[in-house]
This record gives sequence, structure tokens and C-alpha cells, in this order.
Amino acid sequence: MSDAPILEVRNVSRSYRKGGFFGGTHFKAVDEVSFTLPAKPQVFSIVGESGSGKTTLARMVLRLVEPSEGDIRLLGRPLTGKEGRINDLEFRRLVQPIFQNPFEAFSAYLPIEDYLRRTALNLRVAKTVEEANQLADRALRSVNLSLERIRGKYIRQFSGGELQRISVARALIPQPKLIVADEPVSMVDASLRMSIVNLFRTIVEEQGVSFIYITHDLSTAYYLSDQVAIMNRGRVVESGVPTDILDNPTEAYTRELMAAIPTVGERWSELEDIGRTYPTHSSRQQTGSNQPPANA
Ligand SMILES: Nc1ncnc2c1ncn2[C@@H]1O[C@H](COP(=O)(O)OP(=O)(O)OP(=O)(O)O)[C@@H](O)[C@H]1O
Repeated sequence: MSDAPILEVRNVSRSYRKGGFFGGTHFKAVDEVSFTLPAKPQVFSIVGESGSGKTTLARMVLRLVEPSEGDIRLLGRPLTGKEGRINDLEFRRLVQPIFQNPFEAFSAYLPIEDYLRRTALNLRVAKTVEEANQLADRALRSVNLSLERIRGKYIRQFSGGELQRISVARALIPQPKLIVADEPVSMVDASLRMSIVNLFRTIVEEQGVSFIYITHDLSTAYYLSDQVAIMNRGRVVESGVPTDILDNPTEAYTRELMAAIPTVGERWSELEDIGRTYPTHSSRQQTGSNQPPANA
């Protein structure tokens, strides 16, 4: 296995224009952000309020938006620029997205199995339909589904939670190194959120895939992550392991974030419940238990 970090984000900024063409000003949606995902697979969460720059940062890592300044490297190789840039096909095999709305991730007119097969063939990780079927089935099985179970079905025949699990399966088809998940559970029924979040953890541990988990939800970030970065107005204001950051926030903004979210009372009592029912990732590491909660 290569020792190169999976991802290095170095002093990355993205500017946009605000206001009219005449008299408008530029502002930085992302302002000199740096972080590293080491070679060892992990979940890195980026947490912040709406407008803090999380999606812009995710889109730069996904190469959907060009940084105005700075440098992003995947496995030591630049994502942008001319020298040694990873080509598009290779990039899409290495890095896969999961978006907020699973209903927008698939065509309404194509049976899901066709979509998954096409993903395998387009990414050239399968040469034949038979191989594509095998890859799709393997990916579906890792999210507790199978090709058999989705055969002939269209998106309207699935719930949001099932469809988001299929989005995870789609992302797993090329066996990527990194999945960038932007608010992946915010549109999923609350009762199913933990099962999807637990799935991410299992995928990290069993398949060696790293995750960037973008969320405004501190409780799932705390539970799931190896590292957390708190974003405010385009900047990372605090980062580290979740117990250090969220149990002893040093930044006023982090404390505000914990206090200002409208559902905060429920959130943090929910977190205490999570702690009781589901040990956090770091407490699991301490006890050596790797088991997801029985009811997740
Ligand atoms: N293409 C764009 N043109 C102009 N401004 C933009 C563009 N994309 C994002 N912005 C602005 O950049 C800032 C950060 O937006 P971004 O979507 O990255 O934040 P976010 O933290 O992901 O918020 P949310 O959770 O609401 O998606 C916002 O002020 C947004 O309006």
C-alpha cells in the first residue's frame, strides 16, 4: 500500500463575486483551507452552518469547482494544473461522490440495475455485462442489498433510505480510495440515519475506503469521525479528533454551533443516547469493539 496521504488540501481558496457586475465585490467562499487525510482509511468530517463553505470545498475535492488558489493532491498527485494531473477516468475510479438527494442521483427512466451496470462499464472497471453485474452485486451486498432485490425496479419504487444505500453502492463500484459524501443523511428519515452512518464506518474498516463526510449535524460527525474540521465563513476554525474538539471546544464559534442549532437540546440529548446505545467511534477503538449497534 502506498504511504502517500490519500488527500492533501493545501491553502485552498475559492473566490466568488457578490453583488452586481458593476460595484460587486469578491468574497472567499473557502479561505485558505488545509487538511490531510492520511494513508490509513478514515472518516474526516467537515462541519459548519449553512453558507460556511462546506459544499464548495467538497466540490473542489471532487474537481467540480476549480480552486482560485492553493493545491489539492490525491495520493501525492495534483488534481489541477498541467503537470502530472490525474486524468478524468482515473480520478473517477479513485474518488466518488454521494450527494444529499438520492432521487437526483439516478435517472427516473432507467432501471437502477442498468444504471449500476453502466457505471461499471463507463468507468471501465468491467469489460463485459457479466462482469458489470458481478461488481454491481458485490457493491449492493456491502450495503445489505443485492442485484436480485433491485431487479427491474426504478427509483420511484425505493424509499429515500434504500436509494441512499444504492447511492453508496454506486460509489463503491470502482472500489474507490475516497468517497466525498455531502450531507448524505440529511434527507433520509431520522430513523434510518444511523444505519447509513454505520454503513460508512463498516466500509472504512472492511473495504479501506476513506470518507469526507460533510454535514451540519454535529452528533453524527462526533459519532462517526476520526477527525473533525469545523468551518466558519470559509475557514477551518478548529480541527482534530472529535472528542477533543466537541467535548472541549476552544473556539467560540464551535460552542455557538453546538448551542445555536435549533434542535440542539434534542441533538445533544440524542448524542447522549447515541453514546449509550451506540459507543462513539473513539470509544469503540478504546474498548476494541468494532461491532455496529445491534439495532442500527
Ligand atoms: N457558484 C457560486 N457563485 C457565487 N456564490 C457562491 C457559489 N457557490 C457558493 N457560493 C456562496 O459561497 C458561500 C458558501 O456556500 P457553500 O454552498 O459552499 O456553503 P455550505 O456550507 O455548503 O452551505 P449549505 O449547507 O447551505 O450548502 C455561500 O455564501 C454561497 O452563497
